[in-house]
Amino acid sequence: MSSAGLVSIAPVRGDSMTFLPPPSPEHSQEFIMLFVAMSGTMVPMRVLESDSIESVKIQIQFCKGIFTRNQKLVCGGRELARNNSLVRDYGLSDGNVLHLVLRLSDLQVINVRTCCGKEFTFHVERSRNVGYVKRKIANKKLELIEDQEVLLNGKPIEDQRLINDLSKNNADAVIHLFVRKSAKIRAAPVGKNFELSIIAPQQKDIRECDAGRVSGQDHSESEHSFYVPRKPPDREIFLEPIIVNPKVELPPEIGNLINSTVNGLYNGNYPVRSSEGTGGAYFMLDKSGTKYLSVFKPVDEEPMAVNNPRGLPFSEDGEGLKKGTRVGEGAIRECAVFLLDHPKSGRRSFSGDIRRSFSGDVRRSFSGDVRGFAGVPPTVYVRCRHRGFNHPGGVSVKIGSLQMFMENNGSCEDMGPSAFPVQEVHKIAVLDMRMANADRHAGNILVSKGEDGQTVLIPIDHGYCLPYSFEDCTFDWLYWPQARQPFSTDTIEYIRSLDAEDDITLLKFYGWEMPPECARVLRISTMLLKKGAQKGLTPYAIGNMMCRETVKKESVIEEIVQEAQDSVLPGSSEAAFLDCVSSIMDRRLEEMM
Ligand SMILES: Nc1ncnc2c1ncn2[C@@H]1O[C@H](COP(=O)(O)OP(=O)(O)OP(=O)(O)O)[C@@H](O)[C@H]1O
Repeated sequence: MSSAGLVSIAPVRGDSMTFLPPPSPEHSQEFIMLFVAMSGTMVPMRVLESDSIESVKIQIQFCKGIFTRNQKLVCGGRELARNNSLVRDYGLSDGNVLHLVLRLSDLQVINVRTCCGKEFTFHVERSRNVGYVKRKIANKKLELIEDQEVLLNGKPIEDQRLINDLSKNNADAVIHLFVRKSAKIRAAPVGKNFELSIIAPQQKDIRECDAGRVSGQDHSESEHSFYVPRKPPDREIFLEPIIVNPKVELPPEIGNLINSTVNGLYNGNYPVRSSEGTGGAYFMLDKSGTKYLSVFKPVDEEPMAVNNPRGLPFSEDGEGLKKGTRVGEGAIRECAVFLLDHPKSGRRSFSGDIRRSFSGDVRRSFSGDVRGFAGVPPTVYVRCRHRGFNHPGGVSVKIGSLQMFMENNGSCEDMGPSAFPVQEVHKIAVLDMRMANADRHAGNILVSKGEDGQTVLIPIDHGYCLPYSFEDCTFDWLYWPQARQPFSTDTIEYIRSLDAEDDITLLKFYGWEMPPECARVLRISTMLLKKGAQKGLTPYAIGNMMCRETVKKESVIEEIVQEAQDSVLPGSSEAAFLDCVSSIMDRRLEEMM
């Protein structure tokens, strides 16, 4: 039974909360006391073992005002990711500490539409103020004069007001920006975003606007000297790709990404640490300091790694936040998933050349598109030194993944799934099933607009892909209606072209010899995807076989693996084991049909 009314958070000394009802006699046996660790405080909380994780989060929302979707709870090194599972399913007991990690984006997306029909989106850190937004608009050559007036609910807002304050307490508010003489801007919150419409009353203004009457001066210096004091350039900065195999050539897009990120660092722009997420993630700026170029995630700042900046405890046994993952292996997986996201036009570096290249001197580089079928942002393994990262023990070189920053209008978490095109959902589904992704929540899919105005989904955060076991596979898209639609012919064709053996060889060529357990997971997930698609199953039907319904109940794919393990003789080859998996899988699929 889940009962929000029976869960409570009690105040710590000095805390304003005063809610800790005595346990009713009929439940007194079942009550346990947990402690919620957040922002340096420890808040006691009484829960029933039969409470769901969702109801625990609801109580935290009730007492602390933090929405459930912005909460991530970690206990004993494991994320309590399944909201419908019970406190007892996760084995929580009296005195356990729940680490509460907030999932709040630092970036506010602002959509601007001008009278000239120009449209653009920009990201503003929530800690910025209204004056900064005005300057950003002026910088975009919107020809808006500096003396704009901003009204919120009819009252003027000063330039010093923070974006965070405006978006936090005024979810239904409409902000009007009046630009003297020429244009009027309306800003309406749309989900987590603001949409600004700029309305110019006279044709004259439109002409002036198009002609570029007030051309965009570079305000970046003044913005920064005013809002974020520039720190002196650090001479000991560097960033370079880690290339294990000298035969690998980086594609120009990745080379450019590294170069421009280096320029941004050399120009004195400090990495901006994201306050969202469980690990350390840094937004890297361009030379002007006004545009995000890439996201750097160092391995030593991953959840439960030694320098994790979120206060998550160090993992004693090396297991990551998700079952079947290891601390410090996230960055290599981020890169591997990008490499294995083969373009539709042909497999990435897949040809007989790869094998020849091991013995001969054929140099492999990316052939064709850098963007794959699922659109994983270009990602590369790098080493980077900068004092702006978390260095409790002194500044040192960090290894991690560097991923292209993708412009977006928020994530799938901010909107209902009905607007997502079927094909966009299917491309993510194919990627996640292949990679046995243990962390596909809606917040890890960014939403953007393509050139044709169509919604495009961008998968990010692949540090928990290619795990050692299937135990924690989770796919949020499973519950979206698009997952119950059949794959298109194109997608079936793409799935048919997949080959786990070639994928393993490709990763090896790029320098990552997968642990045998992870290679086995990739082989089995690819096998299931191919067999399922061939039989005409939907992403839902296949994905459902890979996910546990509750923490305790094994998924179909786990049962298949277990049955195969019980069937083969000890010492059998991997090929014999996979043959056995294949026939059990065929039987299970037949039963399903
Ligand atoms: N390629 C990208 N383009 C734009 N924004 C990104 C990109 N990668 C990550 N972000 C943003 O950076 C923040 C942190 O990233 P991310 O979620 O990958 O970190 P994490 O610590 O692994 O998080 P989680 O706890 O969800 O696993 C998020 O706000 C995310 O939206």
